[in-house]
Amino acid sequence: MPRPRYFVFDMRSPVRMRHYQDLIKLFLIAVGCLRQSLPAERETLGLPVSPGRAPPPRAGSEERGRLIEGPLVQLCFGGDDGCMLKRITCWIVEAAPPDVPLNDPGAAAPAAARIQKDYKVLWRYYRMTGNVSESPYARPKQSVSPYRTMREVFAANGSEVELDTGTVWAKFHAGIQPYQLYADTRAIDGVIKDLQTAAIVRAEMKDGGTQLKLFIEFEGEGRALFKPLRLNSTQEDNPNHFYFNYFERHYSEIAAYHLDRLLGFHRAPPVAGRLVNLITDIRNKADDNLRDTFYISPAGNICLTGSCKYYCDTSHGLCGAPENLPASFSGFLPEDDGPGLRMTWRHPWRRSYSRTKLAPWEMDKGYCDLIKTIEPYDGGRRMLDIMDMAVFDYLSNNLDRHHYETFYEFGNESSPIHLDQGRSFNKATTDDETILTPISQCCLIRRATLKRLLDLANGPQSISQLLDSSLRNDLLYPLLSQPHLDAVDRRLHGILATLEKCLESYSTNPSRVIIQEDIKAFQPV
Ligand SMILES: Nc1ncnc2c1ncn2[C@@H]1O[C@H](COP(=O)(O)OP(=O)(O)OP(=O)(O)O)[C@@H](O)[C@H]1O
Ligand SMILES: [Mn+2]
Repeated sequence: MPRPRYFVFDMRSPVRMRHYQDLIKLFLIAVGCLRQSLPAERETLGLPVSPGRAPPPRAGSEERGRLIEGPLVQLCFGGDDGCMLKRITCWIVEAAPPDVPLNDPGAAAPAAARIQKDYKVLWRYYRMTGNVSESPYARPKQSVSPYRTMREVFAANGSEVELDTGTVWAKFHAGIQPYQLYADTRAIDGVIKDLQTAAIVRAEMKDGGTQLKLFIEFEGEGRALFKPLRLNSTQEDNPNHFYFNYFERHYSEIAAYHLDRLLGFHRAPPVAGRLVNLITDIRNKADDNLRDTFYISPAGNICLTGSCKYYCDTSHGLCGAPENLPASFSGFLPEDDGPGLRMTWRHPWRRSYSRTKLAPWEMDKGYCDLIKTIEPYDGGRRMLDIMDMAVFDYLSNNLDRHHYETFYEFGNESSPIHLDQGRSFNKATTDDETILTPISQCCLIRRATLKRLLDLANGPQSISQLLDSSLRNDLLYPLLSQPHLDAVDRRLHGILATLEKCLESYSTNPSRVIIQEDIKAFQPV
């Protein structure tokens, strides 16, 4: 059977591309400007947005404003290279009252109005895609895993006994599903409690990776990956460091777990913060290799270096005050040497991890077309999960998504596990648009994800307020500084703006962008 084609156009062909652009250009100008003259109709198109909370100014929004000085039609027919941008503003301009100076970067009110209008446009597309049977993703699924939960995987492998102990850990592991690690947050509250309070009985250095992390065993069944405080959230990484030199941060792992949960992905394992006593919790439970790296600093504090590739020396010593050090504990997934075996995949949009080289996606605008021909990105859910991951990573400014893992037994119709967020929330003041490249190149988003983003953007509380409330449950609260929280609000608007651009490009076929999967949510186990 031939593979379905995703595009009717070959985006890499300059001749067809130009033709296509001209057609779209004319269409959008007509539509954009027509819509301007129909205020009553416009009013009925959008779903309600909450005016109570002003969205934050978005980087670059003032540029948009500047572009629409002068008669719109003239600008769009100007034929210059900037016409594309100007055309996009056709969609935005109607939200701005004519007497408000759009080119004033300090004007918060018009910026808010513009952004709220963005949502209205998105909402309209969202409502138009109620039936997306023509979508390439609507074809019958291949390689569907027969398992609904990890319990069934274990049972099929004759190992159910491991999951029948009734502990919080067994419940967590048994309830893991192909698309999420937990269906109901209550299923992991017990695990969080254990991570916060259970006695540590063993600590050793974990192999692999670049920076120090410890493998921790708790009394009972629990196991966790420990990342220590290196920097707190007010300390930015050295601007001369590349992303691959950034310090792993304990609070980043914790905040990213809460963010993943808030977004409704449920693909990050539970992570909790905890103040450890370096002597009683770690050194006294350490193997020889780890114990040998402990020392007392000149200031009289208990420190360790550990041994690893980056930052495991006395100039980067991990020191308690005098013995206590905050750290993150990521609750372990089932053992990966049995039914919990995981596959590791190279992320298609991974960075080059080089000072000089560009990654393929940075050189080829049609890179997504190529990826769409490769399994498992050629159908099914994986590509949409990559878009979800871009949403998650952009909000948290995580540039370090080099690989991802899935459970082998769940097959390709399963979601990536959001593991390793240690380098997220590294900078509060900058947003890295390149993290959104999967979305901007592919112009794809899962409908449920878009709905969640819109709900968060329009809801009575901002995403940052919700994230902050969620983080209050952590023993180390507060974890994120206000600029980091503000950045999440700002970035949410950045994602919606990127999606709106996509929708403009596919304005005649929004269901090419917003993909509805007909997957029934599993019941909590
Ligand atoms: N909660 C968890 N349960 C099971 N395994 C885990 C968990 N967290 C991390 N791991 C495993 O440990 C590995 C290393 O963890 P992590 O990626 O966070 O460390 P890292 O030092 O940042 O690695 P790298 O330097 O390669 O990015 C992961 O790839 C994963 O296989
Ligand atoms: Mn890492």
